[in-house]
Amino acid sequence: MTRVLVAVSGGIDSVVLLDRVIRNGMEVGVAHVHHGLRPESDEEYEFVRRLADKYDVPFHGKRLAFPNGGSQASYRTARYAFFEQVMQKFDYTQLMTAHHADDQLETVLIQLQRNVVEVTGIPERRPFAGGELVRPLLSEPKRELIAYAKRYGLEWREDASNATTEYLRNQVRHQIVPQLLASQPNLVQVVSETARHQRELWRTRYRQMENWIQDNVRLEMKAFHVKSDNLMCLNPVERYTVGRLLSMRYGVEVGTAIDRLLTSAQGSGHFDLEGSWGLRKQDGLLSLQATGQSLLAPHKQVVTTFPAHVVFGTSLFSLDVEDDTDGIPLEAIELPLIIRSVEAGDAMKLSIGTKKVARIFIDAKIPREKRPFVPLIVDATGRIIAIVGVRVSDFPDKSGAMCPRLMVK
Ligand SMILES: Nc1ncnc2c1ncn2[C@@H]1O[C@H](COP(=O)(O)OP(=O)(O)OP(=O)(O)O)[C@@H](O)[C@H]1O
Repeated sequence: MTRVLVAVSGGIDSVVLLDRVIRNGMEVGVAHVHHGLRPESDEEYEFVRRLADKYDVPFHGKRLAFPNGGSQASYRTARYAFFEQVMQKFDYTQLMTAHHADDQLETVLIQLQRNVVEVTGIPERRPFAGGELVRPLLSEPKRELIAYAKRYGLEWREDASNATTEYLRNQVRHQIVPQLLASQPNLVQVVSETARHQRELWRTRYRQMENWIQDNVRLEMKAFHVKSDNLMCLNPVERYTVGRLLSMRYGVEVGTAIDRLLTSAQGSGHFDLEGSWGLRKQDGLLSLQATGQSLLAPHKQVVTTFPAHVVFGTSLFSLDVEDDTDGIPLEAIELPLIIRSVEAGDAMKLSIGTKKVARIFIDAKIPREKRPFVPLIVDATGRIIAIVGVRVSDFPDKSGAMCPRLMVK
């Protein structure tokens, strides 16, 4: 059952919203925050409380007080914190706010002015307090809300948001928007539609890029590895989207670093990111890593079925079982197989005895920095079966008889 908490400031927008949802027969409560910033705040508080009484719905009010006078942002944060508390305490599933199409136009203009990449305006819904924050009036121009209020004889208070102290929004609202509307009266609807399309477009892009990440990026606890030429196949918008998804996943702002590294002609490079993170391009691989540490090795993988196509760092190989006279006899190994990097103390059984993997690397002249990226195939008993592309363990079976064998290609 949907239980809606309507955020009512007392302005015309939220008064219309409240009336609308109550007429729609929804289960409703009213939340109002007394900012104490203006002399009228007391009267507004009383007005909203009486409004809730009139509709016979619960009222949740809160008086905010910042002793040293809070910023616009601190009032906003406190307001949403209160809405969250009320939702959780009284089991509301949706918070509704009365943002409308004129707010949307202002937001889009502000995003353009701030050079934001995703010019998508205000979203109509987003997860909030274990439920959702919904803005049902987002595609309705303010004049339609005024017409509604007059039609139903609603009463309201002058909207505090009209006197916003945010410099840029004030400028957009009082100077830029009136000028734009003078030459294109239906701009509010047009931009609201465009923003809606942009939101859909970006949603689709993020979905597509999630799939791309699953196929191309090795993810670890706190790192990702991706072949840089795979990334180069994407267009700049797709690369930006991958960067945003990774930023969200790891809580590290990757920003434009991916693009800058990939578009540089140099084969290797490094960018310091916020905190102690860095983005590195090296050996055709792009990696996110804690700065000061060596390139992180690709993560372990488990192979249980064949054929298996394995992407390990920059290596691509497949494992298959075939009836053959060559290859590793399947009966001599225990499944599943683990594909991993070299670890301290690793040794491999050879016909001449056991040999350290580190020694095998040295003999094969594999450079130190490349060693963590060479895949080792280890069976369930811990035996190292193969160092892919370097060496295969020797097994007692020398019969050369036809039997199921593991082939590494
Ligand atoms: N004091 C308040 N008490 C309850 N709800 C409020 C209050 N102020 C604003 N709201 C809700 O938020 C909506 C948007 O208001 P306003 O445009 O003033 O906020 P904003 O700070 O610009 O936007 P945002 O909430 O996205 O930051 C209102 O229509 C109303 O639903």
